[in-house]
Amino acid sequence: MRRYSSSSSDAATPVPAPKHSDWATLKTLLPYLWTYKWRVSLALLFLIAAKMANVGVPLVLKRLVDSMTITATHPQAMLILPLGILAAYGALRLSTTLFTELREFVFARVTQRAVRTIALQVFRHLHALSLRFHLNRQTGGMTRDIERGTRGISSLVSYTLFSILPTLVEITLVLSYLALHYDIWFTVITSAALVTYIAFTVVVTEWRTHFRRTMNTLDSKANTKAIDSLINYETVKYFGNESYEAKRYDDGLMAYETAAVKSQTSLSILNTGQSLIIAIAVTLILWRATQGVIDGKMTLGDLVLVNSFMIQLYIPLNFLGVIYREIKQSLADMERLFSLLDENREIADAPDAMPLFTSGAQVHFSHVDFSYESNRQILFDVDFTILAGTTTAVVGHSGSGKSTLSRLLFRFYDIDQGKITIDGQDLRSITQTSLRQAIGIVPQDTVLFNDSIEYNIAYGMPDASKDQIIAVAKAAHIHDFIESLPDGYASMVGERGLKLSGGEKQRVAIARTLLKNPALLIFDEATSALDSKSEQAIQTQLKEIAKNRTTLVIAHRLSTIADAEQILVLDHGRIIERGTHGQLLAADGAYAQMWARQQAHPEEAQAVSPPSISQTPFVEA
Ligand SMILES: Nc1ncnc2c1ncn2[C@@H]1O[C@H](COP(=O)(O)OP(=O)(O)OP(=O)(O)O)[C@@H](O)[C@H]1O
Repeated sequence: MRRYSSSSSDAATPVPAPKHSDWATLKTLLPYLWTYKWRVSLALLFLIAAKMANVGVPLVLKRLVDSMTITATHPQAMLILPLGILAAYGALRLSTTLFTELREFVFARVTQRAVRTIALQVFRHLHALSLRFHLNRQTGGMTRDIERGTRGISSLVSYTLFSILPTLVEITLVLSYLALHYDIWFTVITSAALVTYIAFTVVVTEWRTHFRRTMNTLDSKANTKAIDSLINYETVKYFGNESYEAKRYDDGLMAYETAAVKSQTSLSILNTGQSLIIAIAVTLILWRATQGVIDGKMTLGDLVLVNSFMIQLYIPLNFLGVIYREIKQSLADMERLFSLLDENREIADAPDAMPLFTSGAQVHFSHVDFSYESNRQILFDVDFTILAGTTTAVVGHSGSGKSTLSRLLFRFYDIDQGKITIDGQDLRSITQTSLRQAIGIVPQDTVLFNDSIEYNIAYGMPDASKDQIIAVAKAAHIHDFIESLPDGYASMVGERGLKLSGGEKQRVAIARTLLKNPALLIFDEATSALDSKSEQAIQTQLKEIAKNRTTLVIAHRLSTIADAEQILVLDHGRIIERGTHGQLLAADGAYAQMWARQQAHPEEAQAVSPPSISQTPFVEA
């Protein structure tokens, strides 16, 4: 008896609740950052320390100016250099940078770990999603979403933590200092200017975003047109449409030009407005400070201090527009990433799912009804048993539902009615991992990973030894071909295995299934891509593999399944005939007609299924 282990990886990925607002997106992110509480707290301490040092610089400058003023009014003290103040000035300047760098150093791991955890969680979740989701998805767009979303996390963290938060800390420190030490007007002017500045920046940036978005869209459009036109180079020439193409391209460029000018103008409005607010605030502050000096309430040092505060405060605010836009963009990108995690799994393990125990893998379909879409039923009351260690072949016209049977056995979809069991265990009550470990398939269309042939064969058993890989490659009649390649087993197969012929790919698929050594085998027209000589050889091999193993064979060429223990004839999702080859011929029904037709026109049929040969280098798990 074999026991197939189940994986706990599925259960390890909690799916967050659906979210819509920016705040909800942020709330989803925070727990990932908070995993490293100590690092986050330390980074915040460094952040505050850096800002205190920064705010300390104008304070020391004030001391320096005041000491100079006193020296000037007392000429006899002129030779004394305020060394302590100078040293403090230098130390504070250095501390600002030092604490900022320490903050980045401490926080880098927090951001990177959050990015890694989320990326891995999304990846696992994608693998946990149903085949239906993957058939509907647009891979290009989805990978862009993941890429942008993870990048959004880094940007958001760095902009908020390294830009917005420090500025807020600085604003608080400066306002507190002004309120405690000076006339209330300084606090009022600074606060009013800050509020106006931030409100103005946010409003104008919102307005500008529209132009930038238009610009980006038009840029992509113009680009698409240009590329499409160049790809269709020959067609353009056939029709002599170069000028027409240039005009179409220029239309796109012209719209882009207009949007780009608007975007630039709006940027100038933003910059000018910001400068105006700063200029007014600084002038008002200076006016109050000068008045204070004249009234004898403030020293020259105080005047330098408030002026430095203002200038220092507004430097980071200069980038507020860009930062605001980036943060909005990052939140939008992250929302798309997190929404992938919201995707319903559709096929989930039952909470009390057990690993599959197989003792021969007897398969039973019990009155199964199934539809991919609710408005179109594919299988109707399908009921059959594949006795352990026997071969059942399914034949029928294209689209009758043959491959659907194998998808249901893998539990890529749940059935609408009835039950599917393996050795008496309902597929819905066992873990998907253990179920899929028990089944091996040689599919109709083999797709390979863009890696070496060795990697692709070893995929059936990732810790297989080289000898085991060579043994199954020989059994699948592909060893000699691999050896004839300049790079042998290390040869790369190309994207989706496109550097190999259809037959070679299928043989790699057979080899890796041999390595997997499953209890239940499915051949879905497994030799359809082979020429008749290779097919003969492989059929013989497949038959040997299938011997004493529960096997489901989907076939077009009936001659390849004539000796199956059971043949099912499927028609529009219903089993219309069943029996052995001999019984079905004797019944003189649909099967007998198909057989007669294929005997008369063998070229019409495609291949599949097992015949027989001696030794199988099957790898024991
Ligand atoms: N993911 C899907 N969503 C909706 N309909 C589907 C999906 N997959 C298959 N079908 C439909 O289900 C029917 C049965 O498909 P299936 O692949 O089982 O046929 P088949 O008998 O294996 O055909 P062939 O011999 O051509 O491979 C077909 O009409 C097909 O269009």
